[in-house]
Amino acid sequence: MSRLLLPKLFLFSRTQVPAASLFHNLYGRDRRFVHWMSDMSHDGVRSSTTGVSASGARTFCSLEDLLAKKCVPCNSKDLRPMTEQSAQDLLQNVAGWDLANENDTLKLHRSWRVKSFTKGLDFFKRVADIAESEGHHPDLHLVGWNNVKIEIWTHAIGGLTENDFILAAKINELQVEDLLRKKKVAK
Ligand SMILES: C[C@H](O)[C@H](O)[C@H]1CNC2=NC(N)=NC(=O)C2=N1
Repeated sequence: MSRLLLPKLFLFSRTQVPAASLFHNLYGRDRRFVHWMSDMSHDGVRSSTTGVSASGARTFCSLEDLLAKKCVPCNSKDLRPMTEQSAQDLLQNVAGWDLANENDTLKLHRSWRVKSFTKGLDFFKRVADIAESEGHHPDLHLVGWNNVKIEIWTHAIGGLTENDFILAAKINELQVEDLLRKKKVAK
């Protein structure tokens, strides 16, 4: 290699290292963040992996999509609560959950009847493990010793985001039959 070329190669490699590491940060390690920012529609629904629309008008997101997704941190200033229409659309994917409107704040609600008070606490522990791994947390209520009630909404923005549906879908996947009170069969 010629003596003239060597210093140029050295310079080239020194300038390329920071550029390569920046690229890695944006598109490698932090790819989820970049993807989320570009993916978030105006009403808090990330476009589905199979579907259309990042426009906020309508998003098709199946149960499989919700289960495959992970909750994202809800500290972006751009994050807005989803519309009631989007919430109604996504609600179809989370069996057993209802939409509630409390003082213009949309929330998801679901209740279960458990066998005992301590089984209620076991129920919460199973939910808590999912919540911790998702970094998104429901409001847990154990009412009248055996009624487990769960509310999910995004506190940071005062309404619903896709995170809430991801969490509801994952709670629905929990095995909790052993904790639930069996319905009496009418004779
Ligand atoms: C930064 C992080 O996203 C927030 O602290 C999370 C934690 N878990 C949360 N859970 C819920 N349900 N709403 C929130 O706004 C929320 N904020």
